[in-house]
Amino acid sequence: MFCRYIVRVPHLYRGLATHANSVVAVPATLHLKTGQSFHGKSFGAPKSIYGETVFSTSITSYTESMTDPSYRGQILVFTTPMIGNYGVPSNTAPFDSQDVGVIPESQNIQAAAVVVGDVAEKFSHYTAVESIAAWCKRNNVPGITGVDTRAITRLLRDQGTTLGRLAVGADAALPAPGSSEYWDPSKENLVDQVSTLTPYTLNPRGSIKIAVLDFGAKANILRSLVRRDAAVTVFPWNYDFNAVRDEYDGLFLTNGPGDPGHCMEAALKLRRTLDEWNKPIFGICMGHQIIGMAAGLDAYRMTFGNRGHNQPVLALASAGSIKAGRVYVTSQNHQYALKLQDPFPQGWEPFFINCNDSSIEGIKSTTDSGKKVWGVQFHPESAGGPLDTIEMFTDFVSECQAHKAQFGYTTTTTTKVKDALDIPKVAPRVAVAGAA
Ligand SMILES: NC(=O)CC[C@H](N)C(=O)O
Repeated sequence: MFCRYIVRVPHLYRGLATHANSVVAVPATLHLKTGQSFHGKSFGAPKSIYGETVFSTSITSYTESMTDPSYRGQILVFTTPMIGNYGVPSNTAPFDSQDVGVIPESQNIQAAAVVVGDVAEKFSHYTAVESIAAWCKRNNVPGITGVDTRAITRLLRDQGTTLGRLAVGADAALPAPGSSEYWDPSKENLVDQVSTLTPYTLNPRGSIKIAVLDFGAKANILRSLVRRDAAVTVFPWNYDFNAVRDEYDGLFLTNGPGDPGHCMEAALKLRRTLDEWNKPIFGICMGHQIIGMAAGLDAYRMTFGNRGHNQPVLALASAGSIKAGRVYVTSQNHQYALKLQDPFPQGWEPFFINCNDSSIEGIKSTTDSGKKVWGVQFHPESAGGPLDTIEMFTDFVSECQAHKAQFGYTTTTTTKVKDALDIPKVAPRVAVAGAA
């Protein structure tokens, strides 16, 4: 009777099967460059890796976090004690040019490694096809479980994001590496590793045309534009949008991993766009930092950044669906931020600040500047996070539509972009960097 039941409920059956197949524990050790070591058990790929150790306070959506290209090169510590109980869904959605072809945020796991208090061997969800351990193994990403993630988080909060090494198997018993051996992902241009190589278009028959500069786009950002009937053309991060800008109704700059200082080239190109082009521009996270740098603000590295789905931000100005004086709960993943300066560059004003640490959470062009430009440090598209600010996408698309209705196109240039159907991916192109 019970057997018949589990055969009819495949996700339950899979969970039980995973549990039954549990293997003998392989040791793993997380070393921090600052000298602390944490011993636990390995799950996922049996390999050792270097990375930057960060913590996230998200309670749900480990699949979305782990596939977020902005986590590239990072050893991701979950503060939520139990991770994996709802398993992992299949990652391919039907690719029909109306959607981006993946269910999580990109095709593969982007984090270098994951650190969990208690990884769930049993999982249950109607969309689950495998356990987090099996998924990590298939993606060649190591994990450690059975460590005190609260102690690790308190250390990272006090000393800041710290370089680390996850040592697995025989490596776990070796002494910690010397401090010069740690690999520092922030020294690399990680954006260049995750951005698309060639332009492609989604929803080519959409009612307005939006160009996207891809610094490591999360799938749900592109989906949020397509679902509002935009034709979306995605360009490599360092593409000179000025060469094709007359063909578009709006420009969008995505999230992306690492130090925005590596993308100064994009900020300089954008400065020209801001000087010479008056259509709406919207940027998220890395995109917001690029807009800020183009406007003349500096970016700095925060102590431990903001990562999680419970970051409160206060709106300082009203625009579209956003009302000054309201607090919105947001999803975030960043280590860098724009510096608050007084006065702000002419034509710009702060849009949001973080209620916990007063860091800048958004900037916008002033009403009298004649421009419609916004950047937000948080993620309004929030797959896996709160939907408080999702209507910012509607605001942006509506502004593009209004601009098109008023001014139409002034096409003076042409470009050939590949149709989306030829490029079924929003994908990273190389294996996770920093593998030992
Ligand atoms: N999610 C992002 O776009 C992150 C932006 C930038 N890489 C940072 O860490 O601050």
